[in-house]
Amino acid sequence: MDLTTLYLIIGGAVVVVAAVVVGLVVGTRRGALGRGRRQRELDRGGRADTEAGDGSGGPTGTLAPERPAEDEVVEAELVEPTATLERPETPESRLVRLRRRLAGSQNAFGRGLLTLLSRDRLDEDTWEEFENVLLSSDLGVKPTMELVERLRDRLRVEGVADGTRARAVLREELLALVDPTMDRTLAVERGEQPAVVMVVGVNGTGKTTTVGKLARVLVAEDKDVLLGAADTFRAAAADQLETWGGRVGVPVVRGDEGADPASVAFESVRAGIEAEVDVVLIDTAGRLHTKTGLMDELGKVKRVVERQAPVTEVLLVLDATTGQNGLIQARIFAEVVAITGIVLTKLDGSAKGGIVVAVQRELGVPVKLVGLGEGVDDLAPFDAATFVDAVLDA
Ligand SMILES: Nc1nc2c(ncn2[C@@H]2O[C@H](COP(=O)(O)OP(=O)(O)OP(=O)(O)O)[C@@H](O)[C@H]2O)c(=O)[nH]1
Repeated sequence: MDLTTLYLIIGGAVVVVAAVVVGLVVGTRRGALGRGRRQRELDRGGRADTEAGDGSGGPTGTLAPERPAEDEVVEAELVEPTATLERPETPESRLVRLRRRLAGSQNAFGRGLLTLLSRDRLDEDTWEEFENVLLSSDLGVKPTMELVERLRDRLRVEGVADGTRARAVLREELLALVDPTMDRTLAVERGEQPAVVMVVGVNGTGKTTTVGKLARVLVAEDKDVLLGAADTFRAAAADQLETWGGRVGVPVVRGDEGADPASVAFESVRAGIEAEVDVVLIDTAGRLHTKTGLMDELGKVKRVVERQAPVTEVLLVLDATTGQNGLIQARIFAEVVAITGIVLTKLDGSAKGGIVVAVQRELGVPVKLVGLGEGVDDLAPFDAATFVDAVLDA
């Protein structure tokens, strides 16, 4: 054997060994995520061997065909939860508790309306007072006028109401305004690929908290979830999301502070596809709705994500205590991304439940979730009848 042949053999052996080592490292990384899912299936008494879909135990999702060319590609980091420390409250018991809290915060509004309607004489002054109570609840001028007109007509035709009758008529009319026919289901069902939910909104409205709480809701429904920390402006936001990931027992993909949010969102969805999770929840950076550049960037995040999987839900988080300002935010966000649902946070600290109607009218999309406190399980699906009953539960 001459020297050249010997070098060729040694070189070939080095390449083979390197390929095996790289394969093992990648396999271990993917395996770590997959094991989290299998372990949860086992914890729930499910069969781990059926989860791969094709029966092979391997991933069936399509890997990204391309990377985001228009972006600076960052190496996003996948943070696995170390342990599931808490088990989320079940949807049933959460709802009971939240109903009570909602009733507490909206009582003044409902009681005011009922007291006025139950007066012996419903004169012009009383109707004016009635309008003022509605307007101060952030219902908005047009819905207020509509409601007053409907009530005046009905009470004229059906006679002045006693307490019970007034409550029934008011309930019907408020319910019609809140619109029980709107479809409020969250689009979080996995298709060929994971469902992708983007959470957007102005700083401090409660986006990160909502992503964490929603992850808990989904985990309680036995879904596999992955969180993407595309809020790269504040390192603390990614830390906050990582803490939620640890609590709920779901992995988090995060980038460095200042990294391109679109790249982190892209990497999150890619990791979600690889791990075959059901839902990828993407937390985006809070931005001033007045800053055009930042708003444009939000559109880019969505476009880049959609190269791999459709965004099934874009949730706009609005702080219920900000009134008209919230409506202005809603309008501007809706110009940049197609909003599919609204999350109204901090309804616990506000007696202004009318904002539900106002914002739905503004955007033509339903309120899907409401935040009713800072606690980990203080997020509830919005239900029109429950809401109206809570308002009138005086
Ligand atoms: N009372 C109450 N507080 C809430 C609710 N949702 C969120 N918060 C609080 O609002 C504050 C802001 O929440 P974050 O989730 O950090 O808000 P964010 O929109 O992600 O903020 P940025 O990261 O700055 O964009 C926190 O103190 C939350 O605990 C709610 O439904 N009720």
